Amino acid sequence: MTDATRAVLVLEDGQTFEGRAYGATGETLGEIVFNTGMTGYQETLTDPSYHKQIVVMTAPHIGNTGVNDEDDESRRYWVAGYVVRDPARRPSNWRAQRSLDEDLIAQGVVGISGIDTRQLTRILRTAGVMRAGIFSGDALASDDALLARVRESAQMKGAHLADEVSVTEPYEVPAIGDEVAHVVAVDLGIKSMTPQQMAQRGIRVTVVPSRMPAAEILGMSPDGVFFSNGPGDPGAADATVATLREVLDAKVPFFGICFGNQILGRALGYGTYKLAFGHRGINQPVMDRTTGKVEVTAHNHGFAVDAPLDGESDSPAGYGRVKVSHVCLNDDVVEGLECVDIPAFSVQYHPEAAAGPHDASYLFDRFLDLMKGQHA
Ligand SMILES: NC(=O)CC[C@H](N)C(=O)O
Repeated sequence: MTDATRAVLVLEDGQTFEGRAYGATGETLGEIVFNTGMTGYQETLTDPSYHKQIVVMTAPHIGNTGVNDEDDESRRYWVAGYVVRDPARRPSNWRAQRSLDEDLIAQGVVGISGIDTRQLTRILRTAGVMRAGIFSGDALASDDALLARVRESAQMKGAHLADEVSVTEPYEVPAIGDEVAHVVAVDLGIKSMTPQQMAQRGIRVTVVPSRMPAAEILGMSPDGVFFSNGPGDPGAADATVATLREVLDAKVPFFGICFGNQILGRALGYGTYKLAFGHRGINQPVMDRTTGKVEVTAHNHGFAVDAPLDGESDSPAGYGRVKVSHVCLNDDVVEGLECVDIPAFSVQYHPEAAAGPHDASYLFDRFLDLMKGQHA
């Protein structure tokens, strides 16, 4: 391989992988994580929760269906880097408008291909996720120099990132058909399918910046408030937790997804912790403990809420009784919270399902019911 096509992936623990430059060339640093989705790479690349993460795709062949203008989950690609085994040489799909390579280059995403992603995933599953770097072109240097670059890069633990991905100005997503409710959705890294799912149920959604004060949110007199998914460590999001407490105090119905679930957990007084390698994929089994039904669900989280699994516990922050409503059947991680005494609930996974199965879309109906119940 010539230096023009050579790329190196360096893990924080000193292991290196040789591959080919894929997408943009240069240097990128981030937390390396694996995603097990067999489909949905476009949704993954545009999910703001992947900000500052290098994503390894365990599906060996990536790019087959190209990219189109409809499947983006946000306004740009967010992944810090992209690791694949075997990129498609040409896309083949009636919806394809461009090749993935073209988009990765246009969006400046530094990637590497030709990597044994199975071996790499087994390393991350055993050792846990860690910092890493992809280097190609002018960024290539001695192994020691590259490892030093990785080891001086930022950790995900303690990272406050939601403000970096959030919009700076509010925007509206109109209800489809008759408007039955109005929700203020706080954009901590929101995916576009989320307001879309609400709009389909007649909800008008005002998406607002992550830093909007509670008084301004409540000043819009919404029927409900929503906190989105997003990147970073929920343990570093004190201001967002404080905002949510004011919303809960006002007894406005609340729904949160992923980061929003972690923020609700913290607002209720529980801790959050970092998982060894997290959940990222589109076929994770979750049990709804109210109905006993198992859903196959989309996930992207590296942190989780630490709340008592069984029965009802008293919110340490004084918000009454709380139930862990959903649990992951792979590892018993908390996947949902439901308040008994205030109108608030949340899930750690992705009912908006982009990419992923639609098993959990009933949660948007539950949010609507909660809002209607408040009016009854
Ligand atoms: N998708 C998300 O909202 C992720 C939440 C958080 N950044 C985590 O990794 O757990």
